[in-house]
Amino acid sequence: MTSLGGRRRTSPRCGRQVQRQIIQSTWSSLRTRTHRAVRRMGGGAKANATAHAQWAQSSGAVVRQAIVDTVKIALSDPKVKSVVICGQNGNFCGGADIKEFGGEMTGPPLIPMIHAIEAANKPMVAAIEGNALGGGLELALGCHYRIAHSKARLGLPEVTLGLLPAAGGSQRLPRLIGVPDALDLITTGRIVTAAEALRLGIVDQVTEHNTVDAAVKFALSVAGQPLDARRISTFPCPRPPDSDALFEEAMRKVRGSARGAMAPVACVQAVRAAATLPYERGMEREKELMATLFTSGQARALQYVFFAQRAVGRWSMPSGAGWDTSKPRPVNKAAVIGLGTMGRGITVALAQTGLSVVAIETQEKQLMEAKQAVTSMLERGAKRRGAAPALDRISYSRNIQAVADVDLVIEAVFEDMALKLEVFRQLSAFCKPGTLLCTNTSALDVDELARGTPNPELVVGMHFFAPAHVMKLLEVVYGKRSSPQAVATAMQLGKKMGKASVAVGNCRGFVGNRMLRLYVEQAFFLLEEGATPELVDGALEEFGFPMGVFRMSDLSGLDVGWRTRKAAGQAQPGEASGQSARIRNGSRYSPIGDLVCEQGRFGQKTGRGWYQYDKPGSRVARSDPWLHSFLEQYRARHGLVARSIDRQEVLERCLYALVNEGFRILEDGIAAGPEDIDVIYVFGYGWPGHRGGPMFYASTVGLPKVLERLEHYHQAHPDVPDLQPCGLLRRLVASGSPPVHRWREVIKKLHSQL
Ligand SMILES: CCCCCCCCCCCCC[C@H](O)CC(=O)SCCNC(=O)CCNC(=O)[C@H](O)C(C)(C)COP(=O)(O)OP(=O)(O)OC[C@H]1O[C@@H](n2cnc3c(N)ncnc32)[C@H](O)[C@@H]1OP(=O)(O)O
Repeated sequence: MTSLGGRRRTSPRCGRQVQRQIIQSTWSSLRTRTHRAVRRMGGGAKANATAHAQWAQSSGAVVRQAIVDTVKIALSDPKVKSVVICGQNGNFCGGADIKEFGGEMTGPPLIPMIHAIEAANKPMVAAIEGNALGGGLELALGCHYRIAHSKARLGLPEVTLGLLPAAGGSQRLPRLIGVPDALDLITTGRIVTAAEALRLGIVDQVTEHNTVDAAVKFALSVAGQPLDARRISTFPCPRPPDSDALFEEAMRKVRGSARGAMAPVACVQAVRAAATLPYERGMEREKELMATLFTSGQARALQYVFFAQRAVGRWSMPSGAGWDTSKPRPVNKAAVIGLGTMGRGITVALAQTGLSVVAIETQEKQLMEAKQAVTSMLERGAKRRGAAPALDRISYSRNIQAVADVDLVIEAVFEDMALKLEVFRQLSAFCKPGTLLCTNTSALDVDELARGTPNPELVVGMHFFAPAHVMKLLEVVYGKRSSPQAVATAMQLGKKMGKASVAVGNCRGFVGNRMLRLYVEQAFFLLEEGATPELVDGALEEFGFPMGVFRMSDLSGLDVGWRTRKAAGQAQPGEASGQSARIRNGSRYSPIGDLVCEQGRFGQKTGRGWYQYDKPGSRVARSDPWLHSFLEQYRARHGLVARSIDRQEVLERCLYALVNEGFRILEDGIAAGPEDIDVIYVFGYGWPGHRGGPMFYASTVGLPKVLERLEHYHQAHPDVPDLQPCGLLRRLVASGSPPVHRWREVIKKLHSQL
């Protein structure tokens, strides 16, 4: 008996041997061992060499080579009856190394490798632990059998990277599980649990025990059996009778949800090829479609977002403290104060993360309403996930003293500084020493709140986005005195909650809302100059936003911004129609939003806003003649002559103003790098991922062009100082417009000179 696997296996029952190729798919940490093992193989490997290999980072080619070599040896060794392919350290394989895509691809190509596995005349069994994603799942689909651990996660997330499963995934999956389910998985990139994979027919068996042992046992049991019926590429693709309608519906859905994104469309086309063409021709189509995506700007943007999401986890503060030097405190129990919309969502998100939560609301009626709402949110979520609702993790109280034993509090009361200060004063009195005090504010000054407590180092902002249990973004706002440990704790909690958590400095609006103000302001100015909400929204939606600025503010409520402007002293009663209506602090101001609010038009909830709705709460926006004549009267009153505005101007004015503020934020050190801003915009503000976030987008437009357009618009509107190009933008252009991943160097240099 010879063994090619690291750990030799023999079946106690039959004593036949199973060959195991270990694909080590955990990323960087095990690379050294990988290389050593591979060198061993390369150096005249004997049949009993261990074949560790890593399929990720820069060694994708190395792993493919190792698989090809080892499979060849296994298939030619008569003593080997079956082969089990597994990963190492609890992971099967996360897919192709995305970084390899940027350069010259070397090593054996994936598709022939998978074909050779499928064509093997010995049973090939995939033992799936951890992740089998993308190319990893495609490899498993090339095997004749798949055994998964109950905690395994499987999926084809290529679409989220602007690609499609192009190692046969788009052709094999529909043949295996049918067109509707394959379309769902491939066009959304949704990852499924082992239980769902079993139900869908992706895997043959799920085990609670050692997956490799289970796979070995299984492989021995099927050794010698015919394999013809196990080769997925030979299956006819089950074609539903109404397949034309099905594909049209799928196309309509992807076009509607990811405006302008190419990959979801290509995914539908590839699955359609699986359903209508013989396998070989389907593979040609898959390749053709992939070739278009592979070099596209959209794929580059989405892959940038993937790495940016990971980069923001390596946060730092201006003091130099950061993720690598700050140890988070353990958080097992948390309290939420204030159970309005945000507080309820935060309570649900915390409970779903597995924490014990004390939910506090001082009024009995509100507390009971909140309890009911939280319960039904948890039940709905649990139903969707097929899990039990985490109801018993939450206790409800009217008494703020219930915070006594919690590790962290998230205050989510009304946006009013005096009220928040009072809550923080009480929290400081009742919490045990060391409890972290977090405020869920979207705009208030975290430093001012911290100053009102005896331990300002324990205060941080946790800016959630509504609905807090759904939205993926969390801004963790550090104040001047927040300790790195407090920031580390909030960041770690955010990560546990599944949020893209970004550490940012304290300033008005933090990062997201500070930039948004400029975008909305330009949209108002455009209305004054002759645009309509329909024109502005049309341009932004064509760009890829799910909703334009006016439809979005109708959804979130026009009164929210109005309240903020009033609090900032910008929108005084009666002022909107007065003489100085269009000037604030010497700069141009548009009171249009204030005037619309004065009419009681708060958007969808009142049935009227920038658009009209059939009834309050209805979602379908229709053009409103009242609004158009209001705009005409407004212009006439202020002596403004409407001019023709095109979509290009709408995009340049709204987006470049926002980007310019992003540069100011980098210059001020409020965000550490462009990735932080881009993650905030993609995950919190609907910026289309295939455009990579505002800062990445600016780099693709070209910084000199952005600078030139800002200069142009600033000249045309000298009363809008925000359009003046930021110094950092000028500096980047002067230093040759380096690619976005090198901006941090320029920013660092800039800060070191200040
Ligand atoms: C003219 C042109 C012709 C074109 C024709 C070309 C044809 C080419 C044929 C190609 C065939 C296609 C093959 C296949 O279909 C394509 C793919 O497989 S694409 C990849 C699909 N996989 C994924 O999307 C999974 C991505 N990864 C994850 O979801 C997660 O990382 C994980 C696997 C679930 C693990 O999560 P965590 O444990 O939380 O760890 P991290 O996420 O923090 O990751 C750790 C570390 O690893 C890096 N990393 C992760 N995945 C990849 C990857 N696929 N490639 C490269 N690097 C990866 C990640 O960035 C982290 O590193 P750090 O950033 O911290 O340095």
